[in-house]
Amino acid sequence: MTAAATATLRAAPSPAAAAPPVPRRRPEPPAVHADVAATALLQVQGVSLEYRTPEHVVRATHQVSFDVHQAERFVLLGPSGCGKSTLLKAIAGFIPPAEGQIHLDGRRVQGPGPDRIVVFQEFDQLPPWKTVKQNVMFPLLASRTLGRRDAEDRALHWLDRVGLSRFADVHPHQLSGGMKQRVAIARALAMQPRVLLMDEPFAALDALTRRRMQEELLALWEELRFTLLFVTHSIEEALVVGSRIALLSPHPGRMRAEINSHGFDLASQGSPEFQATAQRIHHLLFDAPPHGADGDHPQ
Ligand SMILES: Nc1ncnc2c1ncn2[C@@H]1O[C@H](COP(=O)(O)OP(=O)(O)OP(=O)(O)O)[C@@H](O)[C@H]1O
Repeated sequence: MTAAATATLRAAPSPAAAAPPVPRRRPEPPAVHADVAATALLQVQGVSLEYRTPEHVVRATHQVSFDVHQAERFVLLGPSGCGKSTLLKAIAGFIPPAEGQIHLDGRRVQGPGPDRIVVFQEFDQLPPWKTVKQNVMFPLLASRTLGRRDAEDRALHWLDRVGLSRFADVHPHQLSGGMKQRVAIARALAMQPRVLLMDEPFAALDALTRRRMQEELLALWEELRFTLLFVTHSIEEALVVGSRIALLSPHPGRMRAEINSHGFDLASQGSPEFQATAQRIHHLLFDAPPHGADGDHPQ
């Protein structure tokens, strides 16, 4: 049976039933105790998110639910405007749900915290007046996670991990776009968050750099097994980066399906299985009948 034939498409998330019988191309996360595995690290339950303007209420997502388990690479995939970034911001604690709840480690998310760090798409997310090292140290100091000496040690450690030791004392404008993103990733991982949130982090990079960054992210994950929540509107990127993908319908975003994708990596991109699964996702995203709900309504 091909990987495409076994890639699981289903409407209701159920991690226990998530593993399709495809040959593993990447080793899976180490086995965890059943009690730990049973409780999701991150639980998003019936979450509707809205923006209120003086004239309108814009519903960005409608009753979205999913679970993310420890060491998963979970991808939110959907067309532009389906509410992916808004969901990520709600998980980060920047936007309170209009309906539903978000729990991390069993505790309700009620605001931002150092257990959730976001890497954005923008290259200007690094304050330009700080050196690379100071940028990585900044959240460690601001959150009082570490004192200055330990923060510096940790920053240098993480810059080494992303291959930027030599650039510790330069300023962001002296780096390429891909290097800036590596600094942002080092800064995020240095905080040792429970979940790393990435909002289209490679979308502004050229194709080659984007591919290299995907490779580097996966290599870091192989080594560290952090939990990743990754937003993209690229089907190919979702299949390469994710071990599980949540498909969101167009505006307002609703859960359309969940897909297991841990059988794929960068090397499988040209394969018939990869192409067939990408095609299937495309049909699910764009050919399904509209649900009839208008996302915006007058105040
Ligand atoms: N600050 C805001 N005020 C009002 N509406 C907003 C605001 N931010 C986003 N929206 C609306 O909420 C919906 C979801 O936006 P969001 O940015 O989360 O989508 P997305 O899936 O991340 O899109 P993209 O892939 O283009 O980034 C869209 O209809 C958008 O217009």
